[in-house]
Amino acid sequence: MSNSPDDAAGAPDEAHLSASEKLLFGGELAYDAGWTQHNHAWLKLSLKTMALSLPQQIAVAVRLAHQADRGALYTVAASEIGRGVAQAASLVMVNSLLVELLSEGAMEERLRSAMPSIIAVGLLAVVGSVLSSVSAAATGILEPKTQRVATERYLSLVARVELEAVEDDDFHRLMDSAQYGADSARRMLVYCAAVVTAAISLVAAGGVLTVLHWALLPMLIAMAAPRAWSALAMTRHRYTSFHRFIQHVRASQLISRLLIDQQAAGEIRVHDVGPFLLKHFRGMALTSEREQTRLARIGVRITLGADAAAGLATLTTYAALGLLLWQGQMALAVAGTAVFAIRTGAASITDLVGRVTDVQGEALFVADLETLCEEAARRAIPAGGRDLPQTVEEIRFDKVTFTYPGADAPSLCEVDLVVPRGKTVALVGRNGSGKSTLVKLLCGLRAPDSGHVLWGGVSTAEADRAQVFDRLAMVAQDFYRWPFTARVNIGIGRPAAPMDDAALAPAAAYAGADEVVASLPRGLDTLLARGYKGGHEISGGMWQKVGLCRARHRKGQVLIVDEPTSALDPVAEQRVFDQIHRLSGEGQTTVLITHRLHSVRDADYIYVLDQGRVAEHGTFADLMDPATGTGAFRDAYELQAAQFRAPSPSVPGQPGPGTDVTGTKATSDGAASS
Ligand SMILES: Nc1ncnc2c1ncn2[C@@H]1O[C@H](COP(=O)(O)OP(=O)(O)OP(=O)(O)O)[C@@H](O)[C@H]1O
Repeated sequence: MSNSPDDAAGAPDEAHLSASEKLLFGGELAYDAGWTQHNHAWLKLSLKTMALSLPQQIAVAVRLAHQADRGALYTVAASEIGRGVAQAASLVMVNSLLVELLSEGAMEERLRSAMPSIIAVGLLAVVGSVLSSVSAAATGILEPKTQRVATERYLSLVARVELEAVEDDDFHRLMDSAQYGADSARRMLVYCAAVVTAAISLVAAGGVLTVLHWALLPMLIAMAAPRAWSALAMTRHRYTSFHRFIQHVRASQLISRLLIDQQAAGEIRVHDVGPFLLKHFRGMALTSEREQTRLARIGVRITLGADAAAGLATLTTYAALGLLLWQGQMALAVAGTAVFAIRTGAASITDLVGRVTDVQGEALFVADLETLCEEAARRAIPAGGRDLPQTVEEIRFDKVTFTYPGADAPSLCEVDLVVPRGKTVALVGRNGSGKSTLVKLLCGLRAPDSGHVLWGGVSTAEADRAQVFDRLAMVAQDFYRWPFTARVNIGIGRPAAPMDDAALAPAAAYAGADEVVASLPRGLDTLLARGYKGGHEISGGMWQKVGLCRARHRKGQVLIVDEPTSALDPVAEQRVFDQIHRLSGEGQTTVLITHRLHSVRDADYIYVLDQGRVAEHGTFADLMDPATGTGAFRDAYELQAAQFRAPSPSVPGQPGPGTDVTGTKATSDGAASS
């Protein structure tokens, strides 16, 4: 058996991998998640580190509980301290009870003089039970409140962080790990209460034993130490095993899910994949079984060893007590109290070790929660800033350069661009040319490394970002499909406004979302989430209509539409573009990103991006005119138009469908898709 934590934690441990895992996953199937870092951290903790960090960890849980419900926290603390004191007093009373009972004289007389101690012991037992119930009730109140306070705290902080933090893998890992922190804080409270009781009880037993005879305290430690060690060792082994075992469980669960997966069903049958997967499922299940057998064997060895050592220590202790009695160095009553105190103390030590281990396990996650909150506060979008002018006449990019963290090359380089109020500006360019990145900077979701994004002369780096967001309505390429009703999916464009039918009707008529709603079984109240009762799935094109409708409902001064029609049929697509251009006539400022070059004919201005730079810009006429355009846009446009006109891509001599300068391909209906 290995006792080395490093060894026990095991870097990917080849010996424990099944052949199935090696074949199917190329190694162990481990999550790339934040909490997995604790596998090693916990096991590397020495007893000293555990003891030193304990007060700090308890302080975190207590602080959260204090915020949640001060009264309940004080009640738990008072009752747990009261319980410990009652146990201590009970030990003292047992001593005087035994002294009275074992003294010289008639039994009746001895009983009478012992009566106050008997009553006191009884009363203390009642007080202990009552305090235990009070503590349990107060903990029951405190637990959910603490969890809520901890959850609300981190969620509210995380919801305000910069987009850069959300897209940062390290921050993501921290979020992933910290989400368990609220649950851990809740459990930690119960464990902390148990630690307090066990500690007071232990101090009481130790104190009583020291008073009775100096040699009894070391004897107590000798008796309890093996059991405490075995509790700790077993907890560590179980923890290590859990993480080793969970890899196999996860792998076999994945296989069982695949066997009943809808998408895989056809291939499983046609290619006869079923028996192959079942064979490997069995391989992994057998590995899990072996791991559990190994753990059971370790458990037997540890328990046997600890019990033997504890038994020997007990024998020595009682022999020593007998010797002290025999030599007249200890009265019988004192020996009786000593036995009682030793038993109480031994139980307290085992309890204390178990609960401290529990606290430590949970504390790692609570510490993550704390780190996340600090990190989220540090990376929050600053509140306040410079006011934007009442009317923003233009949004201007002034020599803007931006590189994503960790990227080798900039995604935007020295970009100059103007979006005048009430105009439609189209952004076109190949895949990866920087269009979506430009929009993120325009929205203030990212800050330029150099240069400025100016809203009416105010840089987004200094502006009150809430005011920037307030003026924006956006349908991003990957706009969110909320797993809520159609009503909320539209109304969430303006979450604070009413979401009744009348409020949503004008926006619903936009882009044909009203037709989508009419086709739903419960209209606006249809749940747009598959897998739930009453949940309904709509097509990608229908979702796009809902997304456009949501942006319309927001009534932002600047509308940003990123590939708004990629999933729409030709009729719906034409309708959307017509509406976008009509909006421009109504004074709406629009930034349109699209690969459908025919749809930007009516845009007031077109910017062609290439590798993060503005390759050319101008009106449609400018860009198409060989005298003014560089040809970048014109060539792409001609290519799309030619594909549209081509009778058949297979006709010899005709240009077949291929990738053009905008990174698009012609589809059978003539529309280009990325
Ligand atoms: N979050 C990110 N982290 C790192 N690099 C990114 C990130 N998002 C985009 N990029 C990179 O920035 C460059 C520009 O990407 P962007 O999404 O802005 O292009 P695009 O013109 O919108 O492309 P598409 O037409 O395919 O939507 C690409 O090289 C892309 O790989």
